[in-house]
Amino acid sequence: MTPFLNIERPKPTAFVAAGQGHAPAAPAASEPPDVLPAAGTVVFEGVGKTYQAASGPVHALRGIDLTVPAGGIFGIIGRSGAGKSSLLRTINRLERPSEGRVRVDGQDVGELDENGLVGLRRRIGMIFQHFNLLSAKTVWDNVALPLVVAGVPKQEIRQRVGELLDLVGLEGKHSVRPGRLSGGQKQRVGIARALVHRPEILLCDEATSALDPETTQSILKLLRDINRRLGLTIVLITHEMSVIREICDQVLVLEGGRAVEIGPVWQVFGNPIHDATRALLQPLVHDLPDDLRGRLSVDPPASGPHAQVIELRYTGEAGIEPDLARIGAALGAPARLLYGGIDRIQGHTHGRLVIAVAGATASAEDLVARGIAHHSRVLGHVAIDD
Ligand SMILES: Nc1ncnc2c1ncn2[C@@H]1O[C@H](COP(=O)(O)OP(=O)(O)OP(=O)(O)O)[C@@H](O)[C@H]1O
Repeated sequence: MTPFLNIERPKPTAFVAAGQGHAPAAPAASEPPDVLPAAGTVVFEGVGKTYQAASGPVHALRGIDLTVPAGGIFGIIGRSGAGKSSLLRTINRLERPSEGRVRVDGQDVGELDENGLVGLRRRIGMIFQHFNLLSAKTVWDNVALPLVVAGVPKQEIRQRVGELLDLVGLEGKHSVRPGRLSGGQKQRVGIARALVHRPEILLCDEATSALDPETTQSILKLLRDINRRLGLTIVLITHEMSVIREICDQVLVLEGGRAVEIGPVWQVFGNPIHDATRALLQPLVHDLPDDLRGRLSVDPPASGPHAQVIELRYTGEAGIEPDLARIGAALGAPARLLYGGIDRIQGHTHGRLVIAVAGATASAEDLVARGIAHHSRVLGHVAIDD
């Protein structure tokens, strides 16, 4: 028997009508793309979602047009109520869009009949914040259950479940019930269960929000590992910016049901354009320390030695990185680092430096003009000792 983890995932069944084997599908209401996308590709086409609540219609999603590329880790962030869950749940049709369509590997999931939907949900695993495990069943039985329901032969179930429990690091916990597991171990069971049908997509709904920081790290590492080893697409929603920073390739920012910003994580985090993105990232930005702020004056002191305090920002674009020697040389005076924070995401350096320079012969703007920083501004002046 082919080992579960090495097996090639089935080719996407796009355009094959449910219940008709490999027979061509009936003409679709909308034309599918000419070229089959890679397995694990999700395309949102003008997706809108309106809920009919007691208080009136709630427009949860509006005009979402974007592609989740196959094989990457795609994060969705946004304030509470921005529409993250609604969008995620349209992928496996737990929610149906009110407008537009969602295509998985080219196939409009809205057109699937019941059998087609069962097939789709086997190709799309899902994990949840609160794990959703059956408390009366053992770890092994929780993971095996979807295979039993699908009528998979016993021998194959034994092999797949064993391999998956090894993969998620639960070798010694086969006969334990969820009540005796830690949160991280429960999520590992959830991950193993989500992978039993060899999905091409894994949806993660706040998968680490109930976990402590150390366990979160271990689950994120496992997700990254699974993404690389199995090549599946991961789509996750989270309110933790650190999760996005840690494992995502691309990030989408939702605000009021609209996609307001999307791009590689380094780009969106390094140079957030939309106010909603800036607000979400604000907790990662540290204000000037009080003592430094207290010493700053708008104008240079009337007498005595003083230094200009300059803030330099780096967005990660074009390989520009903080270089104190170049900064000092360009300003014509040594720069003293007062404060700052530099991060590196996906090989791009972003962050800010706050420096003090006495007797500069060039202006802060010159540093930008010379490609030494992406943005600069004078924060004020401080008196210094001789
Ligand atoms: N079944 C429903 N009926 C009515 N309104 C709903 C329903 N589900 C979601 N909503 C509303 O749709 C909007 C988007 O909700 P959604 O859960 O998608 O947002 P979210 O970004 O995931 O929020 P959170 O981070 O708080 O989970 C919210 O205003 C929410 O109250």
